[in-house]
Amino acid sequence: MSLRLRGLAVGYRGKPVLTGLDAEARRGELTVLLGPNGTGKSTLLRTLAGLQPALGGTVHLDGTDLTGLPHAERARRMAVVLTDRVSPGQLTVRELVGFGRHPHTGFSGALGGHDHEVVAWAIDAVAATHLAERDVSELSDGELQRVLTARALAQEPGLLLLDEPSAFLDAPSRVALTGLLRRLASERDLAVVVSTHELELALRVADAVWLLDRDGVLHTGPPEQLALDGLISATFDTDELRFDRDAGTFVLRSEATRTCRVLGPDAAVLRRALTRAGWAAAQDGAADAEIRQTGDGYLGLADGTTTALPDVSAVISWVRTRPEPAVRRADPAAVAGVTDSGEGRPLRSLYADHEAIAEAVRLTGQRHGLTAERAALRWQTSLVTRLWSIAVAADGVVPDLDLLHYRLDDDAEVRLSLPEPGGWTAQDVTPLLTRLVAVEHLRPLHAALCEVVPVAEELLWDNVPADLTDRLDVPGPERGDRVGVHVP
Ligand SMILES: Nc1ncnc2c1ncn2[C@@H]1O[C@H](COP(=O)(O)OP(=O)(O)OP(=O)(O)O)[C@@H](O)[C@H]1O
Repeated sequence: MSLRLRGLAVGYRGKPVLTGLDAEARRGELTVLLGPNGTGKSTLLRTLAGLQPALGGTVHLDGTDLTGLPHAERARRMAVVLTDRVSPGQLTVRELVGFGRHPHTGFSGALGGHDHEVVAWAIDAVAATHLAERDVSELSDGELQRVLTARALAQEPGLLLLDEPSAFLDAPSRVALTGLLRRLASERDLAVVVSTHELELALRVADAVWLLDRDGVLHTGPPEQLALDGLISATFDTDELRFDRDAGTFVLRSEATRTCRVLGPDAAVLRRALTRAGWAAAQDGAADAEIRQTGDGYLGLADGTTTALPDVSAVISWVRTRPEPAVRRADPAAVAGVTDSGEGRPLRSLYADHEAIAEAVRLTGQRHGLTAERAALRWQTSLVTRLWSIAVAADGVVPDLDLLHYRLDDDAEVRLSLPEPGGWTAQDVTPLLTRLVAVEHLRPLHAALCEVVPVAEELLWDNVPADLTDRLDVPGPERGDRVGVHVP
């Protein structure tokens, strides 16, 4: 059972606006009529409602040809709610909804017991019972829209047609009205056809879509099918907006030249801010920058530097002010895993923990029978060698050394881990490598060691693995100078 259009032509004074329309709207389903301005949605609905003659073709409701039906008979089978503002005069809501019973009340127009029950049901169905005795002229646009829908329901039609019913409603009322129509369709076994410009909402809730494209061709099907076929994009995309098929929403087009990877639960929301700021969201592979969500905010990673960003405003101004990066975020898949330990604290916090360092050195001395100075050198070698092996594990990629975590085991060995794989890539990673190792780690580590045990900093620098020392020496003449490391 359904509404069926075959070869329908609609228009004005013999001049067609749309021709050759074939479509079906099933009972129990919400069918949404979509199309750009001026394509003929109202003309089609008015023709289906019998308010203007069809120029050709047929319209059948449950097998009966509507075009041949007298007006009163048609009104018993279908109801229509148009956008035109009504001026109902001095009527209560109950009286206005009662008008919907007229196709059923015969000549007198007097409502019987059953009619009053239907009117009460219709008012209740649109959640307007509290408005029943109010003057219609005092209603808000949203309330009036619901009451007009109730009047249409009171007709007890098999087909309900609505032309842009949400045009005057705020966002929550639009959602509520659309939900109501969908529920009515399925609970009352109605065929509901509704035109709207609320594309995203319509595509979410419609059982079926009639889509009028810019050439006046009517496409029909489930919303997902039309989206997959590219018809939503083809009809509605503009220079500024495009339909994102996967998300089912319209998104701003951007002339993005840079890419940013966003990680964490807020990613989808933050990506919108990025698009607005002219960035494209990166999924896999290398990216120009990266934003990560942390327990208390975000981290911005760009150009070899990690910046704490406390809130979304900070993230937005950070992305807006990024210069062209020399160093890019590496493809996470290209970063060698670091899993000495499953958990731990940030490695950089170890350098402030003088007690832990003193204890580690003491244990190392005890285990190997060394003086405090030699124990400090041995412990340092072990840590720095591990750090360096992590740093150079993957060709052309430097892991996030500043985000390493550590655990200090009973044997005084520092076990390292990188909780989330990430790193940097560049044409030449050497400057970054030496900066991250020397500035982020060696310098604070050596300073801390000198504080807690009797060892000369010079000795510590001499004790750094040879291939790291070579890199530190290249290209500067003085070890560490090029990377801002003060060597005593
Ligand atoms: N009374 C009329 N006489 C002649 N042409 C009309 C009349 N009403 C509308 N049209 C024309 O018919 C075409 C379709 O108009 P219609 O109002 O059906 O489009 P629509 O898809 O409902 O537009 P919108 O989304 O802007 O409401 C338009 O070119 C319009 O100018």
